Amino acid sequence: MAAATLARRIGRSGVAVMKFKSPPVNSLSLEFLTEFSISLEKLENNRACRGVIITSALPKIFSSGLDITEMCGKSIEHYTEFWRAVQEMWLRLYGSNMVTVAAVNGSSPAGGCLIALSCDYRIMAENPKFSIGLNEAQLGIVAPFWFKDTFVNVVGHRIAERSLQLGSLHPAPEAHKLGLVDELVPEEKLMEKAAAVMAQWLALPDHARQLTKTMMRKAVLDRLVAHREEDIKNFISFVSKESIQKSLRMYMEMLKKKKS
Ligand SMILES: CC/C=C\C/C=C\C/C=C\CC/C=C/CC(=O)SCCNC(=O)CCNC(=O)[C@H](O)C(C)(C)COP(=O)(O)OP(=O)(O)OC[C@H]1O[C@@H](n2cnc3c(N)ncnc32)[C@H](O)[C@@H]1OP(=O)(O)O
Repeated sequence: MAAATLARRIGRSGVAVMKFKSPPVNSLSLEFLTEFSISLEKLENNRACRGVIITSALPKIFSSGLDITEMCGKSIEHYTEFWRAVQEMWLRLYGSNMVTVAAVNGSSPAGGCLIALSCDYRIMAENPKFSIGLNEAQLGIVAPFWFKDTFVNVVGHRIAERSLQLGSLHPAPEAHKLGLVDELVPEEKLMEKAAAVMAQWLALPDHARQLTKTMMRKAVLDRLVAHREEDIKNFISFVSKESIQKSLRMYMEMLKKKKS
């Protein structure tokens, strides 16, 4: 697969490092999401692999979230395939038996934030220029219930409610204060710290940790599994509205104008 290059390496410690490398901003296209899910599935089925550290190979960006062009002016069939791939990625990552650590080495809006939130632990580079959050409301769209559930499970209801309604992107220090990320470290220490956290989590017997993780996450995962087709229909009807298409186009134009 050409666009979403994901490097994987499983060390002797049983830890894989997955680096997002889809320039310019690691946006989550259908191709990227498909490759990400396949990579996760392969690691999950590899008995030598007990944990995965997810980070970015690009400077300053962890992931810019869902590829907005996948949601603009496409067919119903395309929206269906795209949204199923988003769901699949989240079901695999949030439901993973492996220890998952996000080493957030750049900005991480919306779908990028979802990836970090779906991990067991988040370490972020302590650069106040990097921000993270579910900013969907700023684009005139609504974070789906399972994005919201994942967020609530990390930061609690009140912080999630305010942050979601405002579509806030929190600079790293604020994200840490809110509990959206667990730790801040200097960027050059990020991978070292991620490896140390991973070793700490892997020191426990896998079966006890895995059953506990399942107990904590099952209700939220089951909710999407039970309503998967309905969620796809909701996405299609939402994203097909002319008003939503207009908001997305204006947002893309704003991103382009920002450069000039
Ligand atoms: C009641 C409700 C009922 C039902 C609801 C059901 C369903 C819900 C429906 C919809 C939910 C959909 C959920 C969506 C979640 C998402 O993830 S949406 C994506 C949100 N992402 C963003 O807002 C990030 C936007 N990008 C940026 O802020 C910056 O680009 C970033 C800080 C990441 C990097 O900045 P910088 O380094 O300066 O780079 P540029 O801004 O210059 O960008 C470089 C080029 O990349 C293009 N680009 C950036 N982000 C995206 C993206 N997410 N998708 C596609 N393309 C992107 C940008 O336009 C530049 O392109 P150019 O070089 O100009 O061609």
